[in-house]
Amino acid sequence: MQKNIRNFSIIAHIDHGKSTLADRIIQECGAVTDREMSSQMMDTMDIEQERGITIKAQSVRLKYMKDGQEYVLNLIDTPGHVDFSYEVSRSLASSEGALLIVDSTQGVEAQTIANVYIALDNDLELLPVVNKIDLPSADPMRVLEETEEAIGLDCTEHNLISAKTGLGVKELIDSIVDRIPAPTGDENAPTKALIYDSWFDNYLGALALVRVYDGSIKKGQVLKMMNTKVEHPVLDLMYPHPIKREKTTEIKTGEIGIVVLGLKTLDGIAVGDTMTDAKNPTSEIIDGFEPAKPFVFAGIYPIETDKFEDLREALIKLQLNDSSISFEPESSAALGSGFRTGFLGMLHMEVIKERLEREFNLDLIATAPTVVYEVEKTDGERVIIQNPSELPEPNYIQTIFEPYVKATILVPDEFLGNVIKLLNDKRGIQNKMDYLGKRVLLEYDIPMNEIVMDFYDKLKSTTKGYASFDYEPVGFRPGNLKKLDVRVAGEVVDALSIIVPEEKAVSRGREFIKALKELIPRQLFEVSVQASIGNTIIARETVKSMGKNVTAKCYGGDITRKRKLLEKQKAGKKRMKAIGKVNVPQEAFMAVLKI
Ligand SMILES: Nc1nc2c(ncn2[C@@H]2O[C@H](COP(=O)(O)OP(=O)(O)OP(=O)(O)O)[C@@H](O)[C@H]2O)c(=O)[nH]1
Repeated sequence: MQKNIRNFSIIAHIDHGKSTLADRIIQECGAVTDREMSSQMMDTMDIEQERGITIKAQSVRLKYMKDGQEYVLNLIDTPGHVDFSYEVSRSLASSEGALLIVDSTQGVEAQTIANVYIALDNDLELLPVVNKIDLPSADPMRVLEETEEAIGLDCTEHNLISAKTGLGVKELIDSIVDRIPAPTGDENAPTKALIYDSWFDNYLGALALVRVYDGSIKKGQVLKMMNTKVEHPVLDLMYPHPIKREKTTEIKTGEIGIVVLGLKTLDGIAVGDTMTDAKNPTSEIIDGFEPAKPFVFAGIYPIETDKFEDLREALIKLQLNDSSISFEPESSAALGSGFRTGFLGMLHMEVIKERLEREFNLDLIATAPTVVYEVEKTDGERVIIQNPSELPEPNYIQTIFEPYVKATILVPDEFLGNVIKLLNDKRGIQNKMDYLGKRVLLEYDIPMNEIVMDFYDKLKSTTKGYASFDYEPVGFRPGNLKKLDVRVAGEVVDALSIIVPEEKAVSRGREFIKALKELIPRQLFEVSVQASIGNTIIARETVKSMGKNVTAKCYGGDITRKRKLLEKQKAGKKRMKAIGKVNVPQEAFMAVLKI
């Protein structure tokens, strides 16, 4: 029954315990036996488990008895990392309420605040939950006060829990039933459902995870996707579950479920689209979401040039599961044929590169990531630049526009000076500075390019790890920018070009060249490494020659030793790309991130 359904998400700053709590709630509802309960069940992807992060939002349908009535609880897990905030908004749009988890030993963090904004935009009922109260350093009352102050949320009614020991979790589920509203919606109206996730299953084909707002979806019914206009009969219906999905014949108003359409690609089922009955369609399209836009672009190249087609196939397969990646072929004079690939952020890029290498057995070179620039040319034409080497010649450029983000940072006041210095260094513009007890909440506008570089690492190290950070894009602004080229042994290496602010060009060029000098291994001859803007050389270093052959060390004697040494050398070469006569290692292409 609709009045007994509760759809909710869990939102929190990274590591405050979302996944642990999700597992505990699933266990408390008896949806898995103890034996099935592997630790962290909601994090299913390999890389998620290894890195302890949640990437793809998962959902699970649970049953719960309270006061003699059966309730259906639909729990929608959300990712915790800033790169994936897009998935957070998708999850939240399908819920009526959210548990706002705050770690009782840490307090409110930047992402807690950012996620609360998204939840409030979606009119969600927020339940304040203070976690990790089993720890000796827990200070739940201070954390509740801070939550009230930072967010303006009334925390009189709250739950204190330990997701680890299970303390307070049953009471929390009771609060979910009591405080989160049941979904509204007309069960007699024409079918209206929102696709909030879709992915590709090797056996079942394209799957859509939907939230039904009006009417229902039945097996055999012919559905129509209102934006893509694709029509298809429903082959099967299932309720989501991390290990055993349950089949059903109908997904009713207010429920969530998985629709099996048997389509061979995901093209027709776009996330954010409205599903309706093909014969008796609804008149309104649900306000969908903006499609996930890649913000960071990098060139990805196979080390062995004959692996280009394999890389293309691998990217096509990954895209089936992650529609936020984009790619198109590009060629680089230095690296050969590869793909310009778009990602949501740096972590996303690392994860995808790792999956390509691991799941598809490819050896890849990735160029330094860059943001997208918009260039207004002198003839008035506007072009989008995803690769610095594509920047038009200076005399054709009227203005370069670069993307900015609104950054939210929370930092203990003792580190405030360091953080402000870092933000100024990164061309940040202050919008807001508020004291929150002994901590300071900062809001800055910063060019996104500065964030893509190692901003997060620098922020962490300058605050001993105490600062937290979140960001959202706020559009393009004009910048005084120049293209900086790198020449190795006299040749411009297109894959190493970067776009830099003019006032920092010389200092960054010098640092970049210094870093490259350390990374390019000695060759049999001397190699010059230079940075230039246009035709002006602004920095120069020399990689000295190696002088002698490595095998010379073997005194001509032991042949097995000699072979071993050569093999070792070969393995070392794996991650190198020959540019002209010079072997350049993967690290060199990332060196720019460290300057
Ligand atoms: N002592 C204690 N540790 C907890 C509790 N809840 C979670 N943890 C630990 O805190 C760490 C982070 O927990 P996760 O559940 O992975 O955090 P998360 O918020 O899901 O992190 P992401 O999925 O990466 O966003 C893990 O080491 C958990 O074991 C708790 O109640 N008490």
